[in-house]
Amino acid sequence: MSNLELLPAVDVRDGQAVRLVHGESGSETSYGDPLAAALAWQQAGAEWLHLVDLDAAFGTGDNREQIAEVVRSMDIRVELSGGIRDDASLAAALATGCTRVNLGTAALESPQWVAKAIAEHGDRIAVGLDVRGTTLRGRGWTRDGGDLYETLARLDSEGCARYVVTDIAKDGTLQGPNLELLRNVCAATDAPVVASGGVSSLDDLRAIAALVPEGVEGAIVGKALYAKAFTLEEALEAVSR
Ligand SMILES: O=C(O)c1ccccc1NCC(=O)[C@H](O)[C@H](O)COP(=O)(O)O
Repeated sequence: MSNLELLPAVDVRDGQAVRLVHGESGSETSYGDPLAAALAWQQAGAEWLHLVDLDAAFGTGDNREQIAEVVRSMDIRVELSGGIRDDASLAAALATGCTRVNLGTAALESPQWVAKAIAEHGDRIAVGLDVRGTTLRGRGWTRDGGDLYETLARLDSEGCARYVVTDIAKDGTLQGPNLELLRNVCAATDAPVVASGGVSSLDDLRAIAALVPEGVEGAIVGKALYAKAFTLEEALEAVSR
């Protein structure tokens, strides 16, 4: 039993569930109603949902009402991401009833505010470490934001409970996860790590599950599920061995 948590992803842009390639704005493939997608993952046995407001992440508006409705409609745990950068957006995100939020840009641009959020909300705050090589990217992954390992050390010293690690070069490409990056991040922190980006097959999930003893706690799966590379039921079965 690997105990790897699986988090099917619903990324919302302009009211639609979409997949991006390398997280790039304009590379969207649309997959319809976000609530229908979320309910389908829940129905298939998901215990978590990874829900992203891409417009809020890119600064092109937000899907706040729709996202709140999705969280309200779920009986499972929700990790909420995208554009959570100040007191108002954090309060709104937490008030949806989600289990935890993912801070990305704020961890790069507003370190003191993030330290305060971690101190106040503990386990309900995760930090998204979205990297190209070992350089972090913020503002919807469009701007450089410092060195991965320096930032990780700072956040660890502030008691960050968990990291969501994405290799942007892999995200949405179905090219497999960056296992070396995951291993390196796990070696640099005692906090649990959620892997994100690039999962293409059940073997990829088994390879991530093999990193549970090193500190990987979960895996986000987006494109592979929407492209029907495997079903969520098959994925849950594959990581439960
Ligand atoms: O999470 C964000 O804030 C974000 C910001 C800008 C672009 C993309 C963003 N997230 C994308 C995801 O979290 C994906 O859903 C996830 O990495 C799954 O990737 P994949 O399995 O490769 O489709």
